[in-house]
Amino acid sequence: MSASSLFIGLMSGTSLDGVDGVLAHIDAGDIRTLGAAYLPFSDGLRADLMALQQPGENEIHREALAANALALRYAQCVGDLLVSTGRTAADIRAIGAHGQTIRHRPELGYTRQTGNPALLAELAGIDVVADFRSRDIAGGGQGAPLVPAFHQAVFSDPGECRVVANIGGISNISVLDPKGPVTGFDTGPGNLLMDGWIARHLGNAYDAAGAWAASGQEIPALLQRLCEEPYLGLPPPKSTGRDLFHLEWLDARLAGLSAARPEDVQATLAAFTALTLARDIAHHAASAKRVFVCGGGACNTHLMQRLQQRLHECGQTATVQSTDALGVSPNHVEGLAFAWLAYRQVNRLPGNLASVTGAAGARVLGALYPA
Ligand SMILES: Nc1ncnc2c1ncn2[C@@H]1O[C@H](COP(=O)(O)OP(=O)(O)OP(=O)(O)O)[C@@H](O)[C@H]1O
Ligand SMILES: CC(=O)N[C@H]1[C@@H]2OC[C@@H](O2)[C@@H](O)[C@@H]1O[C@H](C)C(=O)O
Repeated sequence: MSASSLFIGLMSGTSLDGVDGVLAHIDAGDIRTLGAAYLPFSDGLRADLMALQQPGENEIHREALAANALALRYAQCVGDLLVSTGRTAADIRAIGAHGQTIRHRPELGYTRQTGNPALLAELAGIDVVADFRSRDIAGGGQGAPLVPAFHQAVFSDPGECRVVANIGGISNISVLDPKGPVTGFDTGPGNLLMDGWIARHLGNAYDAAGAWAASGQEIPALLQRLCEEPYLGLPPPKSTGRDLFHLEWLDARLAGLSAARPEDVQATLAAFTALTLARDIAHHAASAKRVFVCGGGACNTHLMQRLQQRLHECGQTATVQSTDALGVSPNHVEGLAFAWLAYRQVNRLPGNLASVTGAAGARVLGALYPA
């Protein structure tokens, strides 16, 4: 196996839980996971990154310090991957490091993923590719979602229309229809409102298997208010994040419903994630027979059941499975995608799909920080 075919992908997404790392063998015809690692953020780093999601005092300085701390965490994840796979830094062609999104404003022409890739290159002794989204935005695109191109490369089938649904902090879908160009967009919240709500009421980081949501009853009036969010009715291309969806957004819609039991609100948030996904799948992928879920939401049994139920209510007969059914663990998909995007960058191949992001054309994504 050639050393130049080994790539590491590092993803820390909108859930702000930690970093997912994947070490993979990638060349033109072969994309294979060789190892994976997950490192949670310390409470301090998580709090610092969370605070940077909103404008605040002295944020340039705070961002620089958080970027350094994140680079250290990324480097630890790389170290864990090398040890667990028996590789050394010299074996790895490049790292694709997503960084942490702290602002995403494509309508204003910018997005920011913090993380100090220069420090990561220094610490890891491996070429680092970072800042994957800016070039797509410079080309008039949304800069997100980027994973549909990767989903096409690994999950598409010439004989079947498939949907890949990533349920992370935010949810996004890829429609892989052999009869047309790949499409995809962010559908709205994934887990981030449920995470925030259970943290506020029970102090848990997330609702394990959706058990708390399953103990509650959906509140139709609240669900309707949540569904009135204008973003949901916008046509693609579109992308979103914590800039729009956060607990204050939820609080504004809870006004006048203060008697609602917390578990009923959680049930409604799960219903909201499932319903928005189901509506978009039914509308944009009517002929899909299977929906493959990745991201942490695949571990939420209650949410997966609600998604299946809502799809049927929307007249969609597709069955819901995790990407395990296609041979890739749902927890590895995004890390593997950023390893693949690094492979594309060092080979000067485009990483975006204009049909998804709305960019003027195909672009080589990311900036290279040599080891
Ligand atoms: N066992 C579980 N039960 C329920 N939910 C889970 C479980 N494990 C993980 N999750 C959910 O998945 C989330 C993490 O998912 P993931 O790592 O895919 O998000 P992310 O990559 O940060 O987000 P994004 O894709 O939006 O960038 C957790 O915050 C939690 O809500
Ligand atoms: C700006 C940003 O970080 N967007 C993320 C986020 O998390 C999920 C969804 O919103 C998606 O658009 C994107 O991440 C994945 C990896 C993507 O670009 O495809």
